[in-house]
Amino acid sequence: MLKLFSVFEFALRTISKMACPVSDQCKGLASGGKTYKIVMVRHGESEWNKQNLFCGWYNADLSDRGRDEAKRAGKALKDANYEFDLAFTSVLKRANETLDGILTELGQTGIPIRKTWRLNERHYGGLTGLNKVDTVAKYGDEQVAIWRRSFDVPPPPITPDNPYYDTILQDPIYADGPPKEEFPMFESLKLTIARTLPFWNDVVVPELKAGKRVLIAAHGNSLRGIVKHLDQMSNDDIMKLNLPTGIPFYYILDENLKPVPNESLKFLGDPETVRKAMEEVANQVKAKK
Ligand SMILES: O=C(O)[C@@H](COP(=O)(O)O)OP(=O)(O)O
Repeated sequence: MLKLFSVFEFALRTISKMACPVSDQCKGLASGGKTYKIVMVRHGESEWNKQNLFCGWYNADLSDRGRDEAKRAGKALKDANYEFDLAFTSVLKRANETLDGILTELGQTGIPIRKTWRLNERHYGGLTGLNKVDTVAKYGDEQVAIWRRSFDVPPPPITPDNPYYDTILQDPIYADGPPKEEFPMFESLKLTIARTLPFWNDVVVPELKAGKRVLIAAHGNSLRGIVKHLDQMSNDDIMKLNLPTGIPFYYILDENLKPVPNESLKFLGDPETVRKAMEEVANQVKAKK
């Protein structure tokens, strides 16, 4: 039976690590070795987040609140004097528009941007387009918690009778990949990590090592995959992590690309706001009273 976890306890543990929000003022890097900083952000609220629908590879727009969150993320980065040399994002417009909003606010829209399906949200398979609360009513909390947060149990596959099957499969945003024969019909977090990590290792890491200041705007689950990898989180621990929309976080990595102690998953936001935003994501499956 799935062990119920305390989202609040986990959020508090994460927030308690948020001691140093301003890049250049971080202490504790006195190890002498080379360090690399990277900033990541989950896109702002999408229209489908707002309607509480499983979205995955469907190309939903940002909501007004999502656009506002992007602006606020840009402002937080600007206030902390962040500058970037390049940015990576998925091929989905909710992440692309968030990145644009951030860079506009920063006055850095001219930097190179690379889009890749490898940073996409995990493919939510047959759940795509279903309301999260209705899905709990139909299948129960435990099953939906497994589908949303387990490491290796995928959702059921998307089938041609799903109203979004053709829309997704024929979307021109996938013209450059994945190849048709590898096009996913569902993804667990494990499968998501399997296609995200090669991009991290082969493309992002060399840029970091070349001294580039990198920003990634992506999704709840593609970023959970990167966080799991960087923090070497167990399959159980990653289940407890709900990334909030539109709140940037950073890592400082040592020369072996391991997080410097106390410099992982640091949010640029006040702890209470971050805690509430994480709680909101966790509670998407609960009916509003
Ligand atoms: O696909 C989706 O519904 C959400 C994540 O949903 P949960 O895994 O949090 O249910 O992805 P995002 O909004 O980050 O693109």
